[in-house]
Amino acid sequence: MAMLLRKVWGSVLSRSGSASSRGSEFPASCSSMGAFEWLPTDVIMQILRLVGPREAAKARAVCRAWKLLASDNMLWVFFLQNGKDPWDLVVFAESLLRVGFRSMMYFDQPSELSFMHIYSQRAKVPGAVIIDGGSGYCKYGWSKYSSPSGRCATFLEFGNIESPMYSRLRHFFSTIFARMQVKPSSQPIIVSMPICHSDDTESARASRRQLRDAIYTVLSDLNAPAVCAIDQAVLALYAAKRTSGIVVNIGFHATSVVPILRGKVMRQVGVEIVGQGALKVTGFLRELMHQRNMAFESLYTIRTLKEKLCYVAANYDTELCKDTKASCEVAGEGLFTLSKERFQATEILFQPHIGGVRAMGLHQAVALCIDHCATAEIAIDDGWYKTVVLAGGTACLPGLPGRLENEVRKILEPSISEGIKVLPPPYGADSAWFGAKIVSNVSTFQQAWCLSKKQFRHKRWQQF
Ligand SMILES: Nc1ncnc2c1ncn2[C@@H]1O[C@H](COP(=O)(O)OP(=O)(O)OP(=O)(O)O)[C@@H](O)[C@H]1O
Repeated sequence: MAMLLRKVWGSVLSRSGSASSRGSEFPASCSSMGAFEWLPTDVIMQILRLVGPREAAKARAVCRAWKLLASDNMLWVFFLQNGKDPWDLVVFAESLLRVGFRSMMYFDQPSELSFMHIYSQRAKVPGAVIIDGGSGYCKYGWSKYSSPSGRCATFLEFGNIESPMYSRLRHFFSTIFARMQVKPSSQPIIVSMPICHSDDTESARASRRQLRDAIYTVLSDLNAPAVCAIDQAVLALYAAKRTSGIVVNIGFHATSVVPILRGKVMRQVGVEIVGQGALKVTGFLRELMHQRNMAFESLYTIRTLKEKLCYVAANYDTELCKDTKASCEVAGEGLFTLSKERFQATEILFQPHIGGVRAMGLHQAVALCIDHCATAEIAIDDGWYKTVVLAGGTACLPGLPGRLENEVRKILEPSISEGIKVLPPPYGADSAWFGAKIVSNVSTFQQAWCLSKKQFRHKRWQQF
């Protein structure tokens, strides 16, 4: 640092009239600073930037003037912008998620934030283990890493983890911890809650409570110090840097259309469930390939072809008249060429009957949900439901956001459909995992979002 200061001082001396360029706002209280007293404010700021957050924090002890400068919001914004997390995510998280999900509903404008305080709090947030246990595929990893470190096929390995069965959940969580080579007792755990039992009835509420309790009980028994369980759809919305909107999660077995206002699932408005998801699309592609006598060994081949070649047609009838041939090599199986199957397989999302499924089309479910939100009039801002965020691996299909937006507009009255925007999944199949990552790095994560082991035991004890 001494060398750096000498260098800066040298350049200051060579600046003509540098003393006069000192900001007029510089407080005149550094009487014992010697030559440093003559440093212009912008140069001191530059020094503080160069020495980094740790030294800048120490510099606050020098004198009142340096304390003022080293606490400057712009300086700490600079440090935050140069941190690991993208700045837009930091701003979103610290302005809207700091208060935690219990207070978000009543929280209006963030008060003046001290970025120095936020910086120091974020630096102290411990790493958490994130487990997004999808019904088809589980994604898990460290909150401080840039992506999930592992995935596994939940349905093959663990069966239905949405049932609150203690032994199954314990086996599931223990296996994930073993694969990550972590002790559950070493850090907070953040888990996604599936959108099952979506009604607003007493029995659905009881089932949701039962599943949440089972998750907390298992993790508490495994000695997790703090647990945070958040709805999968809410996490996907956070990944899109929003706290209100409609999340369309094309899941493994089913698709859910979930209205969310300020981080809370609006079950009283209506969550729509469509009984088909990724599995049906894969199954229908397999059927179409059988019809064309295309031979393949495993389901993995179909899944790969679906992910690499399939898309959603902007207009199904027009697409049928086009040449849509495309090929893809599947390791160990050879080269496959698909034509109309590329968009026919995915068309069941909009026209389920072509695949023999009796269900609502995706656009109908979304339009119904939007209509319910519009008539419910539960928020002053009537645009809260006009952002539709797609989630789930299947939502990565090219062409899906545009087609869905067009189809929804065709159904709704212009006054309601005006301004509707369908956004692609912000992080593909990992959207919920990334939403959890944003939450688990918020400066107030443990206090505002987690239930500690002690709090959980106390709560359970009170229930008896
Ligand atoms: N780029 C892609 N294009 C099309 N499909 C994809 C793509 N990426 C992943 N998928 C499909 O997404 C499915 C898995 O989705 P996802 O991981 O969201 O399921 P899940 O989280 O288990 O579902 P649920 O919400 O029911 O828990 C798989 O069938 C996979 O083939």
